[in-house]
Amino acid sequence: QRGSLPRPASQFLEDLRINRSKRILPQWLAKPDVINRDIKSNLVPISEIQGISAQLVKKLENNGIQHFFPVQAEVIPAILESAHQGLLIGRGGYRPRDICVSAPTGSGKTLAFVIPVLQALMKRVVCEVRALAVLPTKELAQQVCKVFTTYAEGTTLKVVMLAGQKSFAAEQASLSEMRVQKYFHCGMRRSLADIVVTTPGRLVDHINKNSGLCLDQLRFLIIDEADRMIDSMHHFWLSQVTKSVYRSGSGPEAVSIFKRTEPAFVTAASLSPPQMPLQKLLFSATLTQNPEKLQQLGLYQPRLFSSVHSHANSPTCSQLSTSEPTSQTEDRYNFPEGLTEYYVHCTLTKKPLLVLHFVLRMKLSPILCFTNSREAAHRLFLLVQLFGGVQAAEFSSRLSPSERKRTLKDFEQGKIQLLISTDAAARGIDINGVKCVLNYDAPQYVRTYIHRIGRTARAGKSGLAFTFLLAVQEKNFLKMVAEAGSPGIRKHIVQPKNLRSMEAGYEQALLELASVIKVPQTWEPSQIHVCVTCSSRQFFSGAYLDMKFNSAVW
Ligand SMILES: Nc1ncnc2c1ncn2[C@@H]1O[C@H](COP(=O)(O)OP(=O)(O)OP(=O)(O)O)[C@@H](O)[C@H]1O
Repeated sequence: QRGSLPRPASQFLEDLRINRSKRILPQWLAKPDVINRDIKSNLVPISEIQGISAQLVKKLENNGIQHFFPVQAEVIPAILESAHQGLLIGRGGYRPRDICVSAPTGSGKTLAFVIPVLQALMKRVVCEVRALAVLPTKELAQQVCKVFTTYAEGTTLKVVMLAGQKSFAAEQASLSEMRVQKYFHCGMRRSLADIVVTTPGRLVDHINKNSGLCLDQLRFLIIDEADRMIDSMHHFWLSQVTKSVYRSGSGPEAVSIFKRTEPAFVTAASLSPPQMPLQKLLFSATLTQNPEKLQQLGLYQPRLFSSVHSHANSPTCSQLSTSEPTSQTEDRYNFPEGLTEYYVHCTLTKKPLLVLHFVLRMKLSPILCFTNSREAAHRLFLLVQLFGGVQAAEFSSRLSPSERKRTLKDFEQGKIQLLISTDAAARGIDINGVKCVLNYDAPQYVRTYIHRIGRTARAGKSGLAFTFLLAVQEKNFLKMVAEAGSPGIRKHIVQPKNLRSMEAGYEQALLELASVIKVPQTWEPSQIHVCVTCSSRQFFSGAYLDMKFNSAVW
């Protein structure tokens, strides 16, 4: 104001703090349909869910499924209801709402979309691609394709995977074939796929190279691990899919019942004639609540199904200063009910010894152990092998896809006690019977943490997760986990005396490793320790190996 003195900077900042805007969520995000996190006490007998054919019920029973998990009991009826009037229009002529599902890792999200999609497509007459499931990695596409194939067996529905497992030409041949029309002397394309399971890169390849993937009749677009698909640069694939689906809206068939236009406001004109809808189904254990991010997916009147958050503070969390403002913008997530989280205070050089302790002393195998780089995974694997007495394997992009597949199978069959992995196995991978997850390197992002620890305590079972924390990491990590809605992470203390008997063997293994990975002979044992336990990529990129090691840097 004219004439008044300028406000001091501190006063200005104080005003800003007071006036900080609060996040207000749209109704659909703020008031979701609640899914119970506790699987075991909320099982729903299969027979209680209406609209599932006897054939699918039998398949479920043959696969040992007598009850639906809470997420399935909520989401299956909702999807079935949206296809209640057939595939061409939604209930009452309205376009069905898109569905977002945010439920903990291992809560059974896959069957929550596989069953209703199969059920809705079962009565189709002509084979056309009507469901497209997009997953971030080849391994996840394989896993979901397997579930679709299992339950589609015995129906006329055909499931095809496009994830680069076969050559492009072979994938193309599995999508469609040309049929010669005898009387018209011409060829007609015939689809060989009802359900396509794919990864973003391969999908775009098929769309761009016009390989015979026709999305004109697409009814369900399933986006699994949806948060990752939004975050990564991959989402350019979505505009390509949308373009392929709605391209018929501009052609001469635009007046037909098959006319498709992108959803906008509902008006009398938009409902006439009724359109074949495209319904998006999003699934994730860490779905963002950020409306701007979700907006990128062009959702139509979305409906959210989400688990209840537990906000109870653990003893550790309560140690954090309560005066610190909690983040207004961070998302809170769901943690599996049967999971117990611990952190272990450690030093860099003790980390490999702790891993050996968890396998050999605490006998928690099968253990899935995560590092932050493939170099770190490889070094730790070599070290454990040199130490001996542990059946270990590594899992990272160092391995070919077929090696990775075999490794996961061996791990699942109990042939491997300790699987040392990068984040390649952090998301979505369903490995039966993992008792314990070790975060050898603390993850940088809370979502990575949730997905990693979610490889145990799946399907209502219990599981343990331990995160190794250096002193400098402790405060920030615990704050991050508490803010994400963890029900509580406890401190686990490993007494030094419990490690002592393994120390001599460990030192010996370290020396042997130094010769395997060719560290300079002038290095001290402590330097080798750090070199083996540190996760820095550059450190092992060769250039550093020739340099004189400067311990002060580390
Ligand atoms: N109703 C059920 N009864 C028994 N087991 C089930 C049932 N539903 C799913 N499962 C099993 O639970 C495990 C976890 O399911 P799924 O992989 O679908 O979890 P998810 O929620 O997708 O996990 P993530 O978020 O980690 O991908 C699988 O092994 C699956 O076979």
